[in-house]
Amino acid sequence: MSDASAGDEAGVEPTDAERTGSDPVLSLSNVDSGYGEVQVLDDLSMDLNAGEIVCLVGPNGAGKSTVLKTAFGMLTPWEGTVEYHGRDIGGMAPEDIVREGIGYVPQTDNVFGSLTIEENLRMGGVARNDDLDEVIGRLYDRFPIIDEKRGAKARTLSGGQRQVLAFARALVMEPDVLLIDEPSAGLAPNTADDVFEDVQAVNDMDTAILMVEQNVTKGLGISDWGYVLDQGTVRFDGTPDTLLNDEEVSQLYLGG
Ligand SMILES: Nc1ncnc2c1ncn2[C@@H]1O[C@H](COP(=O)(O)OP(=O)(O)OP(=O)(O)O)[C@@H](O)[C@H]1O
Repeated sequence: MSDASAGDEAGVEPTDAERTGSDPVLSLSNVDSGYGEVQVLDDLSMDLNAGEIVCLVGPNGAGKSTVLKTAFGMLTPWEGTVEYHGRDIGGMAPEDIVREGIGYVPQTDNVFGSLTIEENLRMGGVARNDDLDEVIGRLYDRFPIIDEKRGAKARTLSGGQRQVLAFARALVMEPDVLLIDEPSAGLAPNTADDVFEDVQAVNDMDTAILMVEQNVTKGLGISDWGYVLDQGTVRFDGTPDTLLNDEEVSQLYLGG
């Protein structure tokens, strides 16, 4: 585990030999970002490597969701870079970022309740001009729960089913990176377990995942690497086991 707070200005380089892969698909380097005049991210650096699930954890207000919004172009970095496959995409419009290959599943309002499942998926593919039926067919095969209900209004789905639809909607563009904000928020424990399995199923479709999660044990439990954020910057990063077993990290940031 690297203690980023004690590290050098370069932030969190993937120096730990335990990290799987070394091919970053998404890198934030020394990023400052925020809302209006309010700075939230402060010299934040992190990587998502090909094939990984990476989990961002930390206290309320640490800036976790702000990382995803900055990576997805909803906020323009004030300083630093956001690179996708080595190309600077900082501040690019979200609709262009989607075309580049990054999807985003926000925490709330992530499906259109008044549209059917099928319509939600077709909306997710408006920027595609080929193979839409084939791609949606593959998603129905992968997630039978939405296949069974394709003509139903999305508002009739349970919380867990909605989350699956939100993932599938983002996957219509076949992203190689998916940003997911608190997939288990508001779900009963059993349902949350199912949703974490679905996150792994998405990852199995060759999609690297950068996920924010309040449920630290479960979020880190399915992840390859974790970053602990506080006050807009990375305090620690490491393997999930290392973070969960570190007394200081656990006491200070992970609720003991
Ligand atoms: N749209 C906004 N306008 C102004 N400030 C905002 C906005 N959204 C978030 N903030 C502020 O930015 C800071 C970081 O918020 P963010 O949602 O990124 O934190 P978080 O780590 O995801 O926290 P939580 O776990 O509570 O969602 C907080 O102080 C929050 O009040």
